[in-house]
Amino acid sequence: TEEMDWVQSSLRVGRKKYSALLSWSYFRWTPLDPRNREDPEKVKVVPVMELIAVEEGKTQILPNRNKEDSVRDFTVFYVQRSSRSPRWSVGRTVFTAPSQDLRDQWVNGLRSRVQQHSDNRPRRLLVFINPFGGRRCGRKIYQSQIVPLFELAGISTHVVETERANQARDHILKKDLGGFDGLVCVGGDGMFSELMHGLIGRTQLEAGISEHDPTVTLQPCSLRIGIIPAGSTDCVCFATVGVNDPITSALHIIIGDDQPLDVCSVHHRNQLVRYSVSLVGYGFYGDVLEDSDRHRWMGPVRYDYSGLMMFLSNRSYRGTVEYLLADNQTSSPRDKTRCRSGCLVCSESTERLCSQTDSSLDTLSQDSFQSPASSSDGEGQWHTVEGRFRAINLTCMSSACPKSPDGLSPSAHLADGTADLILVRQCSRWSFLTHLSRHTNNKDQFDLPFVDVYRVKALRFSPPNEEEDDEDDEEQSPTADVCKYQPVAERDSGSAKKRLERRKKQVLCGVCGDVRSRSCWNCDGEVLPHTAILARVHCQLIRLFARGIEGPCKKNKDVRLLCR
Ligand SMILES: Nc1ncnc2c1ncn2[C@@H]1O[C@H](COP(=O)(O)OP(=O)(O)OP(=O)(O)O)[C@@H](O)[C@H]1O
Ligand SMILES: CCCCCCCCCCCCC/C=C/[C@@H](O)[C@H](CO)NC(=O)CCCCC
Ligand SMILES: [Ca+2]
Repeated sequence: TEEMDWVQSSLRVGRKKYSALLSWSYFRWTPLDPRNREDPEKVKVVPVMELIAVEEGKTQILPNRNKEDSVRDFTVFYVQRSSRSPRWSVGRTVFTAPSQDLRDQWVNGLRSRVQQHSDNRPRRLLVFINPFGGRRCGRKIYQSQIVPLFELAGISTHVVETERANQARDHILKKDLGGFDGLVCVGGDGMFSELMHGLIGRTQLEAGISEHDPTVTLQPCSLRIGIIPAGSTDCVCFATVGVNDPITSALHIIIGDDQPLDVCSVHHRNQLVRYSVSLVGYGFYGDVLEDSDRHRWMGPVRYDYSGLMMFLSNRSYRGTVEYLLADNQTSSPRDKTRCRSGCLVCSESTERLCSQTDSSLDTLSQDSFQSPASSSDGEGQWHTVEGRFRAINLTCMSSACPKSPDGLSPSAHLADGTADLILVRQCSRWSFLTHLSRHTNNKDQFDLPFVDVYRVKALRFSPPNEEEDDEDDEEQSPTADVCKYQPVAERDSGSAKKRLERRKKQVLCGVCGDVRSRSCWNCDGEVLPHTAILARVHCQLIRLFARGIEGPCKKNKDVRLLCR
C-alpha cells in the first residue's frame, strides 16, 4: 500500500540533524534542536513531482565530477523556486544517513517514488537548435546548461542543429516521430513557430483533416513542445513560463509539465496562410516587422530601432474589421484578472471542448458577413467596424515578453479558446506614445478613447474596396496555389515583387496624405503575403512543457502546495 512505502529516519545535512520523511507525494526534512525536537517553522518540503534525480554519494550536476562515494551519503536534486520571480533553479542537498543500509533505503525509496509519479515525464526528446537565433548562443546554451540537466534526469535526446530555415518544420512533417515523447526548440519565437507548423500540419495530415477550411475542428496535437529560449523576443516562452530562462524551461520539460495553448489559424480566401499563438498584427507591428527585416544586421536591437521609426512615421491604415465575439462572457480583456497556473477560466474551457459544436462558426466560410452593427450586439455575433487604424492586434495569449512583462493583453488566457482584439484608431503621436508606454507600467493601455478591446473567436479584415482588385491579381497569378509549406519568399516571389512595386508607387500618395495605403500583417514575427485575412481561434490545439505563470502563493510553501 501507499502507507508501507513511507521512509522515515533522521538524516544529517552537513553537521545539522534533521528528521526526514518521504510520504506518497512529498519529501520533507525538518531541523532538530539539541533535544531532538522538530522546528516546524524551518521545514523544507519538495513535492515528489518536483524531484529531478537522486544519486548515491556526494555528487554534482555533472556526473563523475568530484564524485565522493561515502557510503552513507546521497544527493537529492529538485526544483527550487525564487521568491521574487517565476525563475526556477536546481536545488541540491547532500544527506548523510545513519547507516549504509538506511542510505540505500532512502535512495531506492526516493527513486521508486519518482518513478511512480513520472507518467507525464518525457523519456526521449527530439531537439532542434537554431544556431543563428537571437544572439547566436543557442548551441552554447544547450550544450553547457541543458545537456547536463537532461542527463541527470535520465532523458535521452536526438539533436538536430538546423542548417537552414524551415528544416525543423520539414523534419517534423516528414520524418518518423515514433519513440519521442516531445519536441524541444532551442531558439526564438520564429523557431518555435517552425516546430508548431510542423506538428500541427503532421497531426492534421495523419487525421485526414484539411487545414484550409476555417470552419473545421482541427485535431489537437499530442506531442508537447518545450522551449529553451535563445531568441530575440522569446514571447511564447515568457508568456507561458513567466520568464525567458533556459534552466527554468529545462526543468518544466524534465518534470513533464503540460500547458495547453490556443492557436489562431490565419486564412486567405479559404487557404491556410499561417498559424499564430502570439500576435497577428496590422499597422504598427506589421510595419515594425517589415522595416526591421531590412536591418537584420543590427541583431535584436533592430526591433527597437524600427519601433522608433514606425512610431515617428505615425502611419494609419483604412480597412474593415469584422469580429465574432466570444460567447463565454465570464471573462473579459479588462477584468484585471491574470491567467495563472491552474487557471479556472481555462480549465472550464477544457471541459466545454468535448461538446464543441459551434454554429456561429458556420458563417466563417462566407465571403462577407455585412451584418449591420446596430442589429448585432450580442455574444457569438459578428460585428463590423470601419475606419482608419494605427494598429489592429489580435493575440491568443497575453504576449508578455521582457519588453512588456504584462504583454499586449494582460488579462488574456492561454487556453480559453479566445483571442483579444485590440483596435487602436488613428491618433496623434502623443496619444499613441501614451498607449505604447502603458505596456511597460501598470497603467491600463485600453483606458484611452482611441483604443477598443474585445474578446473574440474570429476576425476578418478587408482593406479598402478600391484596392481589392490587387488581391484578385494575386489570386490569379500561377504561384497563388502553391503549397503553404513553401517559405513565403519562394512561394510568392512573383506577386511579392509586384506587391512591393505597387507599394513603392503608393509611397508618395498625395491624395490621402499617407505614406502608403496598406500595411502588412505580422504573424508571430513573420510578414504575411496577404492583407485580406480571416483569423480563427482553435481552443487548446497544442501543448507545451509549461504550466502557465505561477500565482502569488509562492511565498508560503505550504500554502503553495495546497494551491497546486
Ligand atoms: N540554420 C538556420 N539558418 C537560418 N535561419 C534559420 C536556421 N534555423 C532556423 N532558422 C530561422 O530563423 C528564424 C529566426 O530564428 P529564431 O526564432 O530562433 O530567432 P529570433 O532571434 O528570435 O528570431 P527573430 O530575430 O526573427 O526574432 C526562424 O524563423 C527560423 O525559421
Ligand atoms: C515608450 C516605450 C514603448 C515601449 C513599447 C513596448 C510595447 C511592447 C508590446 C509587446 C509586443 C509583443 C508582441 C510580440 C510579438 C512576437 O510575436 C513577435 C515574434 O517574436 N515579435 C515581433 O514581431 C517583433 C516586433 C515586436 C517588438 C516588441
Ligand atoms: Ca486564449
